[in-house]
Amino acid sequence: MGQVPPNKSTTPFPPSPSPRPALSIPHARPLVSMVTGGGRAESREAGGCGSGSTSTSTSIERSRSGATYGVLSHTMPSSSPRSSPARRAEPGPSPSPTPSCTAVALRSLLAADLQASRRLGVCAGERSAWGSARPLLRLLEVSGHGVPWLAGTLYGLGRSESPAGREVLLNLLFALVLDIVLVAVVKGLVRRRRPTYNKMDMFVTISVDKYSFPSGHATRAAMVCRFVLHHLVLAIPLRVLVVLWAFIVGLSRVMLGRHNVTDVVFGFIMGYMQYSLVKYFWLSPLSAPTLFAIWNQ
Ligand SMILES: CC(C)=CCC/C(C)=C/CC/C(C)=C/CC/C(C)=C/COP(=O)(O)O
Repeated sequence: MGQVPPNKSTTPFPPSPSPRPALSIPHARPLVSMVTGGGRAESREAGGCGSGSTSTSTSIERSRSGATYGVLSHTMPSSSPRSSPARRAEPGPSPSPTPSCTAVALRSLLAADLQASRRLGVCAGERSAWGSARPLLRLLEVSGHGVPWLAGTLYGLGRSESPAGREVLLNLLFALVLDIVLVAVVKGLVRRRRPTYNKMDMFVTISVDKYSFPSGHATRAAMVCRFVLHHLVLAIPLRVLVVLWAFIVGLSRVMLGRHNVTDVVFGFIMGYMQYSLVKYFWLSPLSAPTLFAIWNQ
């Protein structure tokens, strides 16, 4: 028995869940139980990652509730002396390689991610546990959206009379556009679907926004947060508020059911690094004289 591919996607993420398990193996249990400590037997049976004595067939499975992905593992001897000739003559695919430790770790992370995200998605619908808080979280969604940030920056640019203020706003505009482009590229490459329980009632989206990795709100919030802290002189309570806002925007993505936790965590990291890019390519009258000459005309 060879490896049963969990899906045909070349991306590291599983596709939207099918109502039935990908593979039914009587003695297999989801990896989630291994993660939570309930699957010592399975773990041992699978020979552990990287051991080569057995060939292990692994498949990612979603539970019927759709809440978790686990890994089904079962083993077969790679060359058994007790095999009957008829059995030996059976044609079959070549033994699948034992999954690497990285693959096992990644699958465990994904399983834990899906489980945690489902639990945190308490505002995913009006009837969810915290459904009444959904309108408030949707307001937060707008506060971290690209359209108000772009519109506000353009408005500020039009009104600004100081060259220093214009320079900062021009760079913020560049940062916001860069963010939309980079997030679209990564979403298009990774193509991770949004959680199935997400209601597609999002405020203004573009085509790649059907994908969820990384969270565009998280990248924007982290990048804008760093940008504001570097370029605005703010009292400490306001600085704390800015950081809190960024964090809550990210958390609200999971609570609304828009994203899994890893989308948001990666989004924060990506947004943080995006600001470093903006700082590196900072537009100034020295680095981009033509742009500023046109602008100041
Ligand atoms: C406002 C002005 C002057 C121009 C707007 C131009 C425009 C339509 C830009 C696109 C902005 C946009 C739709 C960004 C995407 C924001 C979004 C829905 C991100 C997805 O976030 P996620 O956290 O769900 O990944």
